[in-house]
Amino acid sequence: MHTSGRLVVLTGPSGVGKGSVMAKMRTLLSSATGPAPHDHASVGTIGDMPVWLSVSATTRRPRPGEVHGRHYYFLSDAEFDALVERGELLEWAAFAGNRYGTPRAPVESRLAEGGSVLLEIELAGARQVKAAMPEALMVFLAPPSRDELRRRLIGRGTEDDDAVQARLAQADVEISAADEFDVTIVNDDVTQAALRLVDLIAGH
Ligand SMILES: Nc1nc2c(ncn2[C@@H]2O[C@H](COP(=O)(O)OP(=O)(O)O)[C@@H](O)[C@H]2O)c(=O)[nH]1
Ligand SMILES: Nc1ncnc2c1ncn2[C@@H]1O[C@H](COP(=O)(O)OP(=O)(O)O)[C@@H](O)[C@H]1O
Repeated sequence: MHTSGRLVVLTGPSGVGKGSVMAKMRTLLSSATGPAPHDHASVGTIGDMPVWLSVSATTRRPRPGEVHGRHYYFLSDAEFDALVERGELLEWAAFAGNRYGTPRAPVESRLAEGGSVLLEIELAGARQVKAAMPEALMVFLAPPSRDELRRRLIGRGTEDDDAVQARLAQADVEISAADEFDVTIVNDDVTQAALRLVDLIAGH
């Protein structure tokens, strides 16, 4: 059994299905052991190893249904500045007009306890993590095609046209950087992609 956890970075263009794969992983990993512990960032367990999903800070406004402290910590610009100045972010980056960053302390303490931690972050942040923690496993989630990515992004219906365009432009940049990652998973089927990710975290 794998007893010591690892840091896993999951990057992929907006709309590829990162959130959907995370949600599926949560179902797969908590069904084996009953409901996940009452903690917003718990994904479940693999054997006896807890798996955590880092909750990022962002200056983006919440979408309907998004909950502060669960999906993101939704911060003002000044609050985000303060985190940056105090060195409390492991990495941060601007994306499509907003800033996003990973609070450092929870990641460090959960890794120290032997858990695995997943960061679902964009390319610039992924590069910062790789530089700071070269042992991190870098995973790229790729769409079956650019057309399918566009369909998913528009189909989700959460962004206006300008935001969709900004995300698609950034998608091209991210997809061309896929070979910087240790593994690429093509998100054809959400369950298959989630199972592959579980295998990777388990060290297979
Ligand atoms: N660098 C960095 N990127 C993040 C972080 N949290 C989220 N992101 C990325 O920011 C981008 C935009 O996220 P979001 O606004 O939720 O849009 P969505 O990916 O289209 O659902 C995505 O690529 C996320 O992976 C973070 O803490 N740091
Ligand atoms: N494998 C898949 N096949 C078809 N549709 C998918 C798949 N994965 C995700 N989707 C859909 O694509 C849209 C974007 O997925 P989402 O998880 O929000 O992406 P991301 O978190 O990467 O921005 C959602 O409407 C979701 O239901």
